[in-house]
Amino acid sequence: MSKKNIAIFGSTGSIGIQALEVIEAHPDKFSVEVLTAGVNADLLIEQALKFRPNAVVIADESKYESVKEVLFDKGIKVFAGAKAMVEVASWSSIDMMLAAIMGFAGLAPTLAAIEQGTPIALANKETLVVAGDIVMGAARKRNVPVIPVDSEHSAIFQCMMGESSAKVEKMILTASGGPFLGKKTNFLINVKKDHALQHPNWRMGPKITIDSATLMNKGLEMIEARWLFNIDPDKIEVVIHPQSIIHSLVQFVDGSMKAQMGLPDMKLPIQFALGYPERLANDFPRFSFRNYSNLTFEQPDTKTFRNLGIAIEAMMKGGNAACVMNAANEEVVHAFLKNRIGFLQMTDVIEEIMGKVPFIERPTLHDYYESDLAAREHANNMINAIII
Ligand SMILES: NC(=O)C1=CN([C@@H]2O[C@H](COP(=O)(O)OP(=O)(O)OC[C@H]3O[C@@H](n4cnc5c(N)ncnc54)[C@H](OP(=O)(O)O)[C@@H]3O)[C@@H](O)[C@H]2O)C=CC1
Ligand SMILES: CC(=O)[C@@H](O)[C@H](O)COP(=O)(O)O
Ligand SMILES: [Mn+2]
Repeated sequence: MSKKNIAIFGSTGSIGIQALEVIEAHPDKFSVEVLTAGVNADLLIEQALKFRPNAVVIADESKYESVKEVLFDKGIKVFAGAKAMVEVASWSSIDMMLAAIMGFAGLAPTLAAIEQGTPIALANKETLVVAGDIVMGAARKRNVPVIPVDSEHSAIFQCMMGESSAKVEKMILTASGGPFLGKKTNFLINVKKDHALQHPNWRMGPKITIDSATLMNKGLEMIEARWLFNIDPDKIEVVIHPQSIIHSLVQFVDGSMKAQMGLPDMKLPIQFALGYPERLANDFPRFSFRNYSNLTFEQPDTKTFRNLGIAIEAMMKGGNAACVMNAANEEVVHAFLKNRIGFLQMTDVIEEIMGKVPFIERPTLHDYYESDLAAREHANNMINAIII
């Protein structure tokens, strides 16, 4: 494999930081072309001084001068703002983009990179939840590889190597169940953010950690799988597997099943995606059956964790439904993290918003942007009216 010049969009987040660890461990395989952050100028500067990218971009324009002051002398180009993020994403000097921005904000740069023909290592699942038809359509049209980083999708991608999608009976996504597995509504009503942020198996950014606790994450992942693997929604299932050792499975038409497993460590799927098609060696801790005598499985409780049901409905409905759901979810999670609404109120707001934004069966990219905006506005009106 010749050396790949990587752009990490969202380098200051949980995925971005771990990706830089992977890159640091393979200096012969990877170099860094671009790093980007939302607001965290200090960490962006620290990363840039260490990895010496060609350019950095910070979304928050008020941080531009402070970043430029340090990096300009070092020959590192500095840009700021959402528009610059998209422009830099289109650079032909990038061999692969790691899409690791959180949320809807990741859509535009990822789409720009695809339009340019740049292979994508995709962590930012919201991109496919919002506009999976357009994003994967663009990737297919230009023959651009989209290699999943999300652990379940990386597992399915690996199970599908050497297989034909025509021979798939179902894809089964595993879910840990989050910190509240087995809990009922009377418990969840009093749940606070600090508890919800304690994921049993994975250390991740705050938004996805809350999504895991509400099971919205698994709903988003079903929709992500639907587009990524171009599979009929009826063929996607979820099973609760609290140990997060089996990362997902594929069942084929002969009843045979393939599973991909390993310790829960995101550096594995990150390295797999960045290195693809080469499988690189590493010295990460190995799984041992001696430490796991029980791998267990159960059905998700969609009566208590209603977000999963809402997401399945949105996936089945199609059109702009998942885009609306995603926008409402991003707003309620943000509000929950600010202690402005309760745990179960997140679901109440999402459910209400699903009926508030007009349904569009075949949305354009512009329609997705408008639907996102409208859903956020409705969600914030509802959130502002809630007193906890
Ligand atoms: N963390 C994990 O283990 C996993 C994450 N994912 C997915 O990967 C994505 C990233 O997750 P994670 O790393 O946990 O998230 P984090 O919140 O830890 O990091 C998000 C990154 O995006 C940047 N960012 C946030 N908002 C904007 C914006 N408006 N414009 C530009 N940049 C922005 C942040 O910058 P700043 O730091 O400056 O705020 C940060 O670099 C999500 O879509 C998530 O669902 C999928 C599987 C596992
Ligand atoms: C690491 C990863 O891929 C996360 O999306 C993880 O799957 C979250 O855990 P849950 O299974 O609890 O949603
Ligand atoms: Mn996942």
